[in-house]
Amino acid sequence: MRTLLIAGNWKMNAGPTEAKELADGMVAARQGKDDSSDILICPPFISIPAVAESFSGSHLKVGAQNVHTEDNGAFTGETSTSMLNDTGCEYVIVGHSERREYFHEDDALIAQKAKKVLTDDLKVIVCVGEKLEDRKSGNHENIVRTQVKAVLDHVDANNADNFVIAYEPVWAIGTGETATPEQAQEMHQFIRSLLADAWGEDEAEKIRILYGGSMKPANAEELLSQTDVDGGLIGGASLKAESFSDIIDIAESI
Ligand SMILES: O=C(CO)COP(=O)(O)O
Repeated sequence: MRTLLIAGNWKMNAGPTEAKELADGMVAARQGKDDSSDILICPPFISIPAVAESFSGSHLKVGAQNVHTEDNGAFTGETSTSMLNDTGCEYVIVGHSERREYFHEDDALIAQKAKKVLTDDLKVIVCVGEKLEDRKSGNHENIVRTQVKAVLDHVDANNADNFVIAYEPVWAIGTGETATPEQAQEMHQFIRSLLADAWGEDEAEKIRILYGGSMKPANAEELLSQTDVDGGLIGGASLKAESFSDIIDIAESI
């Protein structure tokens, strides 16, 4: 049985002051609840310490939205895994579609980042997902296969415990449009089959595959109750303590 992971990706929202308030609200909302799911928030880099402070002593965890592949040096504007470890981060998202699209990150770089995260004892959430035209032309599985395999070629099976995949169809991100539960289950099952091909059935069964793309309290139950949907990577709805907490309640009830 896989432990569900309910993760918030705040993207470029909430500087330290706002982040602290929002994180305090989440801690208050989960106080006294015996959550069995893992709960994670990934704020902008600059707000990670504020959120970590707010979460200390609670069961909520903090992560990052991106990372560089080097330890330190002349890489203006970048942040390394050792810096993230220093702030108490436990997870790092890599390969989000916004980074692929706006920052021209390709599969090779994303694989390098994933490898670096795992080497430095952090957990990685690798994002994959097709664009609308790929879905419409029926090419969605080919796109996702290429994205997943690019990373698996560089990561060993013994990292399975620290490895998470997030399936985020690009056409469902921030659009209010969600994959149907059937579309999500079909793709998650396909991704698990790719993991099984690379690492064997036993390891593949352990790996959490999150769904992301307009997940909110109103649709979380039907998505999270799919066999191969092991949590959510939530954008907009993670920017309100109440709606994020409502999604956690739904996860806990499944
Ligand atoms: O991109 C996402 C999470 O990484 C999803 O964002 P939304 O939940 O706002 O659609």
